[in-house]
Amino acid sequence: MLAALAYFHYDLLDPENRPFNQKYLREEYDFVIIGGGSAGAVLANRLTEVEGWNVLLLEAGGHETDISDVPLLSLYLHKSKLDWKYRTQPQDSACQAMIDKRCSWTKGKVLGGSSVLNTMLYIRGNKRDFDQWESFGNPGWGYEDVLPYFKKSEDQRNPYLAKDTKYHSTGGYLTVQDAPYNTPIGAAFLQAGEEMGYDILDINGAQQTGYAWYQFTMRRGTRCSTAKAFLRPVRVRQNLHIALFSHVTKVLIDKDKKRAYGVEFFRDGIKQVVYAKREVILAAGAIGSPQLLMLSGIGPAQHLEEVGIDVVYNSAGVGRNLQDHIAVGGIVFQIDYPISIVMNRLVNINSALRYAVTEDGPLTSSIGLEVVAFINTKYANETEDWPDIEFMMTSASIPSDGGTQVKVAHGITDEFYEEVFGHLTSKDVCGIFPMMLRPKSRGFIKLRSKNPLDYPLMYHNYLTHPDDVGVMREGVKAAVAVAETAAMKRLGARYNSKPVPNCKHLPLYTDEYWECYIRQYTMTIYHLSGTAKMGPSSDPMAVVDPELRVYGVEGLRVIDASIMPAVTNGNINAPVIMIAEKGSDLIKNTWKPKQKSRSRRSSKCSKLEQILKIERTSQCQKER
Ligand SMILES: Cc1cc2nc3c(=O)[nH]c(=O)nc-3n(C[C@H](O)[C@H](O)[C@H](O)COP(=O)(O)OP(=O)(O)OC[C@H]3O[C@@H](n4cnc5c(N)ncnc54)[C@H](O)[C@@H]3O)c2cc1C
Repeated sequence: MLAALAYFHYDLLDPENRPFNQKYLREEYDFVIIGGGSAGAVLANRLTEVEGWNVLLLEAGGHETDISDVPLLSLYLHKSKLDWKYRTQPQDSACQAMIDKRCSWTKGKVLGGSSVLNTMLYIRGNKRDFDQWESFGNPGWGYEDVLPYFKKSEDQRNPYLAKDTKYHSTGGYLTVQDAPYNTPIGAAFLQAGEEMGYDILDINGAQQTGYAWYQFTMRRGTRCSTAKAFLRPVRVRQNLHIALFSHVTKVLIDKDKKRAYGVEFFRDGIKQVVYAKREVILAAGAIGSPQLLMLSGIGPAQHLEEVGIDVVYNSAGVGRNLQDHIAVGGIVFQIDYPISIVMNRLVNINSALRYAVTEDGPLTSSIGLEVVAFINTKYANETEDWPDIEFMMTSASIPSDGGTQVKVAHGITDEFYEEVFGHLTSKDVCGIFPMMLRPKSRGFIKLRSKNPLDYPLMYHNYLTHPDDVGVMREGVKAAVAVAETAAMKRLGARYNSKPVPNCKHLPLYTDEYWECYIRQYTMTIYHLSGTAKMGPSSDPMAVVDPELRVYGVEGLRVIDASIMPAVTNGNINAPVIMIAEKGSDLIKNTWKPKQKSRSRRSSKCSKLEQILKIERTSQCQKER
């Protein structure tokens, strides 16, 4: 019978199939999660491990696509229907080479959120980041506390790294693997690192400073978004409802009791309301979560009054403390050999077949990202192993796609592109994006109006703190110097020294030139965070407490990138997943005494899951 079932309902049995979009919703759930992104998908999985808890996940976007699965094509997703297509307000301090001087803040509007559009780099950050969070007055968030949550998600596919059980684990929902495809340029970058005296190491292990091959949240060469990792395996859980194309407009709060009791949202053009018995959880990301808090009356009172919103709780920090990682775009090196990722050479029927049949080849390259380096500029304390620059080292760069996708994704003007990169279009190049790790500048968002469908006003404030200018300038100089190593010279690497418009009046390679340059091609790495920061009650700017409960209103938490008090030292997807893993346990600890849990190691899979073997096999087998 099972064989027949499998045959006729393969889509139901396939644990890698997409989750169901629930048509009819209940009136009330135990928990309502807003946003099915990196954090929301984890929360939905973990909370429905508890038998008897009903969970609704509301997501404004729809499903992933075949294109979003292909690592090499991720730039096609920017400005597509999977992207919110946010743009910052024009400011003089950065993004001067972009159309209207506005930076493009790509953000996922799809189940899986930004983990469907990102470049899948798996970086946990530095031990000191989390110890610092704890030192700000957040007990339970030190490195030793959060390491188990990184490991809980992880399914490490590199057998050598997996052996290091202090830092890695296997069997988690999130597949982490090495790139199936690298070019000889990656090896040259590593040799350059060695030549300059850096260690080659596991940058997610004991030491961060050094060089390494990147690892990716990929599964068999395709994207492993959080929707794929955390939602698909549990798609038949009876206590999980996922509602797609559901745009939340407000959290309903009882003003007298100061308690969240439901959520208002638009679905198919119809306004609907759903109630939450226990908690509403905001996981709408660093723009969506503070926006919804403000629309619901939680935020800086004066600002809410300005836009005509009833103040429920005056929380000065909502939308403030905005942090992002920026890099400098356009640090391109021409090389002499046809070994780089040139799109019109490598995207063809052969590479498509190789991708489909052997799960490797150029299409599995995450837009050429191969090697990572964590280095110190003169502003960092070298003895600390808390580097201040990350090099993202690539076997492709802006002109490698014929001047089509990167230019559009970053919003670079045609004139800037033509003048600086036009002569390199579709030529063999490689690149380094030096990314500043601990910015001191802080941006903010505020509401444009009380219309929930209006995008908020976003102010990046990049490079407004003088220390950031120094670190960024030194980072660019260090990146350009990499091309001078013997390892890179063997490839004929030479920096594209075409001066950029607006900085031509300054002598090339001087500090003044670089300080001008970094304000032109300022490149967001899309690590928006900090806009509903976690902190002790004594901190007037803290929006949530160390258990991620919103100050001033009961039954409401924020669990996503917004809660970071300070952005972590690296790419932030893995830390966001960790936050959601830990956040799920905080919720369970609040309510669990009254509930039976079916958490992975301790209890039973549901009957349906067992029959259909839809849960990850290891899990169900272990439990039977
Ligand atoms: C282009 C790009 C490349 C990146 N590359 C990397 C990388 O290589 N490595 C890395 O570590 N990090 C990377 N990041 C960053 C990382 O992916 C994000 O920081 C992380 O995904 C944020 O998780 P989140 O849960 O906070 O928000 P998201 O994943 O953005 O999830 C928020 C979800 O909430 C939904 N939502 C928002 N508002 C509403 C509403 N009103 N109603 C209903 N739903 C709503 C959104 O549609 C979205 O699905 C990248 C990000 C981008 C955009």
